[in-house]
Amino acid sequence: MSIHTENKKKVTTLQLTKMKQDREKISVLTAYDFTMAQIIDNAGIDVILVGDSASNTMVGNATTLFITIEQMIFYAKSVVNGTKRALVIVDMPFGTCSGDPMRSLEAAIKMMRETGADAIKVEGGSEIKDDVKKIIDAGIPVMAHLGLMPQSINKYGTYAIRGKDEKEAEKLMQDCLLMEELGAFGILLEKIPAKLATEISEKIKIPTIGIGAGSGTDGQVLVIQDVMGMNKEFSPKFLRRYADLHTIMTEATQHYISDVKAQKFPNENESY
Ligand SMILES: Nc1nc(=O)c2c([nH]1)NC[C@@H]1CN(c3ccc(C(=O)N[C@@H](CCC(=O)O)C(=O)O)cc3)CN21
Ligand SMILES: CC(C)C(=O)C(=O)O
Ligand SMILES: [Mg+2]
Repeated sequence: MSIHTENKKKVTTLQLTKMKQDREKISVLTAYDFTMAQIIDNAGIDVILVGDSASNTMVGNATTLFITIEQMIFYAKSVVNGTKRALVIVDMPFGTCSGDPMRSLEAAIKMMRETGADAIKVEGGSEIKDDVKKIIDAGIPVMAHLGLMPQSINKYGTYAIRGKDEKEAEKLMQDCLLMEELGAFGILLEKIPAKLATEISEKIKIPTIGIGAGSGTDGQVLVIQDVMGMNKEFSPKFLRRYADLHTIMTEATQHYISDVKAQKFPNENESY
């Protein structure tokens, strides 16, 4: 039985590990605002990720690099306000966890204190091991984000699949083992071969959450606007659209416009 049918208590990081042990897959979606968080929390999502993809989906930037910690705090607080059951994880934005452990810890504390989120997520492996250790030692749960790391787009130049050659695959495996050793509660694996993601998931005890990493991870994550079919531009192979809100919202908008123009809205019942 899934957790949400048993009770409405908050999902914890420990429960995610239990779900892995029980082979219950973990469902994750992003959200950036109160209303959307309320909808997916009520629907029973296990984890809500306040992704720095807000830079793309909420602001219209080309990459995630533009979003600041203050802006992430604004989105995260909105999501926390709309969430009763799901575990809320917030992305630490570009430059806030990058090899200066004291600064990283301060940023992580600020994020937790000013949002009420349950955990943070950081992109990187061995390069940021001291930062991750410092943050975890302060009592802040950390999810590691490995594989395709969008904050490093300027280093790689493409959003192509990662971990394809043996050297990259080996470094990825070592980074996962290191993050587990440091005490991370989970690992997000983005756009890597399904076989490698499965191997990693079988080798570590903490849960893996995949995006474009096949079905062998312990959970799946997608961006809410992508899942709901709100944006037409983003169509990677790994994406499945579960609704066509773009069409629904376009038609509703056009219907509203025509009613206003034709003076069909408001009617008498809608007036005082
Ligand atoms: N709307 C949205 N959805 C996401 O999943 C997402 C964001 N934004 N922004 C932040 C990161 C960036 N992510 C990405 C970006 C590109 C691809 C990708 O596969 N792009 C191309 C291929 C590019 C290449 O091979 O060089 C594609 O096939 O669409 C995947 C994940 C995932 N994240
Ligand atoms: C794509 C997911 C994994 C993410 O990190 C984000 O939404 O920012
Ligand atoms: Mg992110």
